[in-house]
Amino acid sequence: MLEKSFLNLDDTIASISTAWGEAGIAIVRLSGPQALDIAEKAFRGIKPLKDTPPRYMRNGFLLDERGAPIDEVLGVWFRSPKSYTGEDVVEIHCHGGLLVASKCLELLIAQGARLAEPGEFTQRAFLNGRIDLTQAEAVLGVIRAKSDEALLSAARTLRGELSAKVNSIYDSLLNISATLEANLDFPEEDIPYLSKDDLFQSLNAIALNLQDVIYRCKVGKALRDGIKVAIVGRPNVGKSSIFNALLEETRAIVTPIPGTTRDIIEGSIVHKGIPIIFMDTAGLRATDDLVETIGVSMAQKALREADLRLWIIDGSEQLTKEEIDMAMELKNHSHIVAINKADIPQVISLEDVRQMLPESEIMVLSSYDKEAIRELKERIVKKLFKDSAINEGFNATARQIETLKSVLSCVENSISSLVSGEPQDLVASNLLEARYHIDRLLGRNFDEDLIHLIFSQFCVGK
Ligand SMILES: Nc1nc2c(c(=O)[nH]1)N(C=O)[C@@H](CNc1ccc(C(=O)N[C@@H](CCC(=O)O)C(=O)O)cc1)CN2
Ligand SMILES: Nc1nc2c(ncn2[C@@H]2O[C@H](COP(=O)(O)OP(=O)(O)OP(=O)(O)O)[C@@H](O)[C@H]2O)c(=O)[nH]1
Ligand SMILES: [Mg+2]
Repeated sequence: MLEKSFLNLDDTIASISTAWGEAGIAIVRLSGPQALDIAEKAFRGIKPLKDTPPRYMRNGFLLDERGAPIDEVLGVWFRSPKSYTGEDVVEIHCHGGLLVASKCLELLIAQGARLAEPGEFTQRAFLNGRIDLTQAEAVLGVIRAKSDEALLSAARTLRGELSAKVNSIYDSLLNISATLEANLDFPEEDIPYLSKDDLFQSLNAIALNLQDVIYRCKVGKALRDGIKVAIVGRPNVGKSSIFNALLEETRAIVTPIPGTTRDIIEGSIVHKGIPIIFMDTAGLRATDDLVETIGVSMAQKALREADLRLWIIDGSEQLTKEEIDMAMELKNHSHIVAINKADIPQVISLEDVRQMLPESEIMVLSSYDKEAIRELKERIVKKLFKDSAINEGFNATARQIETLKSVLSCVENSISSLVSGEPQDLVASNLLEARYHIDRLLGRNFDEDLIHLIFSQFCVGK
């Protein structure tokens, strides 16, 4: 059964908000209507907290259930609504020992606080309207950021830049809808009239704006979760050698025997703030070997599911028929071609490959050439992101990107209804649906299960 108590804001919740382990300080936090009363029973300073101004650090002692002081601590309280959660909040900053922090929490629970669920403080900030859902999710982005760029993108979203963009799109949609409805309801009256051309211009501008936001969300997602690059090609062309060179360590076995790699081997690096997860795969060929056959089908799966494919061919040997088929398949997916083994006499040139794949990005290299490998990393990132974009990301999850795409498709549908001369109420109903998706994105309408799902990914105490 799903625990639904989390939507109840009457409880006062408590948890240790710092990491579990020995440290200089640990913070135990309380939020809710009883926060001050409960804390008062376990804290003794020169003055009680209630007689201490909010946000003022008061020195005192933590008292156990018998009134014996067990630690010297600092206590501070925040008066609702000026706090992280929007409720009364008390923080006790005790020494960062495992025992003392747990004791402090236990004492507060004994005095009537309830143990907070993961993410419940942030959830309350959301439920109390202090932050919207994109900001709440950005908190997790800040906590999990693994690079400066990822951190900046999460912080930008936490500050509300994505919310502001989306809210302004919402307002534009609402304005258009209002005028449309007025036109529909009172066609004869003297109300601001929206010509078909004006309408088309406005909707187009909104669609462009949305595309930009979606792109920036994708960048932010890549900054946080990384991009998957599958290294594929026929056996013995040097996939594992290039994989090792990209990672700058010997992770995969390299031998002159075709069919060396069977399992998928993953390894990641961070380039320009973007985590790149490389997947070395089994050489693609038809084989009777059972293990290799399984490896080949795993390689094909990786090829389909990756964000980018790195197709390796051996420049010192003729292309096989399978490779020519492969080239045709790659046309449908984003990819980079690397002609390997440039250090030995070549039988395939860049032009030969270009004839087959005129649109593709092609590089001639040797897995031993460090400079070329650096260039390859650069091209991988460039292939997926405009240079400027990396500094403009928004923290977003796959679900948020899907929601934004739904908004976009509603706007696009409204444009095509308009262009094909369908009745204006069709345009209006598409715009209404677009606004519905924005409401979901910002958490202005939500179901409890979704909220539970989102916040349960947070750490305890956040
Ligand atoms: N000790 C401590 N550090 C922390 C937090 C915390 O709760 N406690 N935070 C969270 O976990 C983050 C900071 N986030 C916060 C966001 C808003 C408010 C706040 O009180 N806002 C009020 C008052 C603003 C003012 O007057 O300065 C407001 O916006 O109304 C507090 C913390 C990170 N560091
Ligand atoms: N001359 C030369 N040989 C290379 C280069 N890169 C790899 N090789 C050699 O090519 C052979 C195959 O290399 P691997 O990296 O194991 O090839 P692979 O594509 O992973 O092969 P499978 O795992 O069997 O699919 C090895 O003998 C490597 O030393 C290169 O740039 N130049
Ligand atoms: Mg290999």
